[in-house]
Amino acid sequence: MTPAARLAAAAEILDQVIEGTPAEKALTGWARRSRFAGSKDRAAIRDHVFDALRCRRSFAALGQGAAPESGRGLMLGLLRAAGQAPEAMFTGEGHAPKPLSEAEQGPFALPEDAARDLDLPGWVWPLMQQTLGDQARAAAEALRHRAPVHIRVNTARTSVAALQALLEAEGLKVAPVPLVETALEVTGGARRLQQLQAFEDGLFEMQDAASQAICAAIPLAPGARVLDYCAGGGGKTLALGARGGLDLTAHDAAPARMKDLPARAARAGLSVQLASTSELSRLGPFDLVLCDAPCSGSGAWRRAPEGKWLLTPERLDEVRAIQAQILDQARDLVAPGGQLAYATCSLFAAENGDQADAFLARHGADWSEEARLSLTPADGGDGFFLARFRRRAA
Ligand SMILES: C[S@@+](CC[C@H](N)C(=O)[O-])C[C@H]1O[C@@H](n2cnc3c(N)ncnc32)[C@H](O)[C@@H]1O
Repeated sequence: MTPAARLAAAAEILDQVIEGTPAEKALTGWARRSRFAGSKDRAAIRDHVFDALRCRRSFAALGQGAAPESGRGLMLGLLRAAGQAPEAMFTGEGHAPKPLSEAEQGPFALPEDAARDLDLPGWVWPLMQQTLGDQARAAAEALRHRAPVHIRVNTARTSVAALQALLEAEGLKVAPVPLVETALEVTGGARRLQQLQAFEDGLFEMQDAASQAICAAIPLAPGARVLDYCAGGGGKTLALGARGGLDLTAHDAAPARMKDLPARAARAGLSVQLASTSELSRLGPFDLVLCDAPCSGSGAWRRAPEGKWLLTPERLDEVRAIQAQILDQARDLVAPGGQLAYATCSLFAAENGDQADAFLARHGADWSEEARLSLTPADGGDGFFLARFRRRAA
């Protein structure tokens, strides 16, 4: 496919996303209908679609001014944002998008609008400013760009230096990540990562550096009984387990979300017990209960940019209520003297510090807070929050 044909395909897919189809579904549907497209075409089209979702407001403004949002307008905006004249691609020749109409030629006179320029919904920008203060702009700007590819070195099986050398020998470009010592950033050849024998051999897992840093900030004694209460795919269960010598249990309110965990644990050489909600009180108490709670996902919006536009104030209130409920349920499973770790990948105080303060206000007689950690995308990984509480010994 020509670069112009790829733009036309991305515009078609974005039209479906604007109408409400999830981006992954729209991309898969397009690939099924378009067998002529090779893997490089599909990757380039996917990049266009996700770039447009990260920069949806500014691209729309640059591409079409006040006209109703369209995939075509977003692709015009993408080119203009990169300093390219769209006329060179929008030629109508072959499978290229048709030439620009008079109305599309602009220039568009646009009033200053920080939320639009930072590609955030209008109601979210003040929330981010309130939480992050003078770091808000850098965090919002980071969310407009692609996330780095991070892997977690399975230090139970290899060292960071040995894995780096092995990946470089395979032709990948790899560098350490200052945020956490178990992470490597892959800047070249990342698409091959999961086909490597080293992946099959459990020498590394795909995991954002901030997610690893959150796990690294939880101290655990050898032999500790650990419950990952909101385990999902088990990224944090495995990161904790890599320290070795822990007794690991994973739970999720939606058990199907843990379906890949047994295979991932086997690859990493770990044993993880999967537990249903009704089994937990019998299996407990635990020395650590980690609640990596459902949240707005705002710290990970560069990875999952659709979330930026789907979040509403009502949905935020709903997840806050779920977070408080999870903390109140999980605390009963912690042994006297044990820890409760509350984590989100949110950038909002309402889900982070406010939630931790409210927990202490409800239960401070039995719990003390030992640590808080806040990371934003400007720190190099996703935005993450951790509050670590300790239950008073009986
Ligand atoms: C942020 S994700 C977890 C990601 C996972 N820890 C990881 O590192 O890959 C949150 C998880 O919480 C689960 N969840 C939602 N409500 C829950 C509840 N009331 N109790 C336990 N888990 C819940 C969701 O199904 C989801 O898998």
